[in-house]
Amino acid sequence: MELPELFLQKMQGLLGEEYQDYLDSFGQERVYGLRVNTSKISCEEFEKICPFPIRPVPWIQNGYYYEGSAKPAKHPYYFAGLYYLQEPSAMTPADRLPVNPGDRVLDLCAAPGGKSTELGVKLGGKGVLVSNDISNSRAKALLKNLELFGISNMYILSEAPHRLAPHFRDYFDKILIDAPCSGEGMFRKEPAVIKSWLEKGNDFYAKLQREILDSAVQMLRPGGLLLYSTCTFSPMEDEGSVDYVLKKYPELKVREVEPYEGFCPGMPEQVEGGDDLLSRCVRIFPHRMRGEGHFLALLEKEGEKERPLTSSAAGVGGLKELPEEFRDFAKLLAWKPAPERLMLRGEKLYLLPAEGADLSGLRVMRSGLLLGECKKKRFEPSQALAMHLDSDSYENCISFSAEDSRVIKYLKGETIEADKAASGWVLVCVDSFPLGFAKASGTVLKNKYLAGWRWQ
Ligand SMILES: C[S@@+](CC[C@H](N)C(=O)[O-])C[C@H]1O[C@@H](n2cnc3c(N)ncnc32)[C@H](O)[C@@H]1O
Repeated sequence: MELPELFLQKMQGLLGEEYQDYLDSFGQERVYGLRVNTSKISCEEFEKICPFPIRPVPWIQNGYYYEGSAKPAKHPYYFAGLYYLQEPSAMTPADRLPVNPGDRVLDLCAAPGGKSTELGVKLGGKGVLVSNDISNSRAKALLKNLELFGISNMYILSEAPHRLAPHFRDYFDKILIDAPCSGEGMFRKEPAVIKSWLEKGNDFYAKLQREILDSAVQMLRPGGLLLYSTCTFSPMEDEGSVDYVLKKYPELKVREVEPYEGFCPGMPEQVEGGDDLLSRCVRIFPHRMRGEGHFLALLEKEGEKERPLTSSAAGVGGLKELPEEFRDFAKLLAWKPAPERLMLRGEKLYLLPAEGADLSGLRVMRSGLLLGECKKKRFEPSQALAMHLDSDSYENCISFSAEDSRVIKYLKGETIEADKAASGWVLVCVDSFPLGFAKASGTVLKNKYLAGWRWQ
């Protein structure tokens, strides 16, 4: 791999004696990681059932390495949303942003959802996740991944950050900015990134990052935490962008990140007039840890810690009773959706987060959980609902073992045969983890798995 000369010069200046170790890391094989969806399965259980060898990522509780020869995206457990494939260093930002159930969380540059899926899990169904990406096509992948993980208390948006700010002033408890960047930390994993580095350069991204940070600061409540991350080594985009907000907003302070022995401190000396506390930032280098290059900074907005009660407006769905078409189906659910949290848009029925939000004029990809469609006198449950349920929360489940050939047939969209006769909407599971719905008639299970999600 040929690395640009200018980049190498900068790395030499940054790393000094360690420069050669960094260059040597290009001769080592890249590492592969997955992160367990702990809202569906504990790490302990996952370690028991995982069909290929895994080893823990030492600084991430639910992170694991797997061998490059394993095919984790070609296993039914992947389709059941039990894990997300993610490079280990990239697991760090969502892990080190302390999110608690009930928080209002914004993921501003979220697609395809590597961090949002974890933030959603940390919320445990309480509070709200607003997950945004400026790119509409990438936001579609974000929607799929959040649905696959079974997250329901969310709004998915596709907007420029400055358009969100007036809707959410001082609103969020936690914000994650996994910023667009020049990607220097990914040169080993994805050499194609070098081309865009050559075309755009660090200045282009530094300007964009500062604009995004400006909008985010307006949306962070006093007392709230903002985690800024990149996958580049460029001091201009890393400590430089953080220093920019520290100087512009004196109410922001850099906080310590939960440590790990392989983390390197931030480098204030790389930024002209850089605040000493920039050393609290974290740098991840591939010659120091088994992962690619990353940077993170945790910022706190000081001030009155009281939390505003509502967003700029609480626009909830507000039905008075369950729609007639949905009533029989709802009897099969162990939980009862509150009518005031239901929203009917055309035939589509949504369960909105308890926390309302005024999203008027914004490009909204999803509000809450799509429960299904109210057709003429009948209800058709959605794929998202299947992924949100577990086998204890729905009465009519049929589970196959992962080795049963009917599982892959089901995932391919084929009609399958059950061992026992059933009727109505059946939740098809693999080892008790839901995959999707089927319509049963006797032992025949007519396939209702979402066409766009099928096993290829
Ligand atoms: C590093 S990627 C995010 C990866 C994501 N957080 C994950 O873990 O899967 C940066 C994202 O920022 C988005 N982006 C680029 N410019 C943006 C802007 N001005 N505002 C918000 N998002 C932007 C890109 O579309 C891209 O998806």
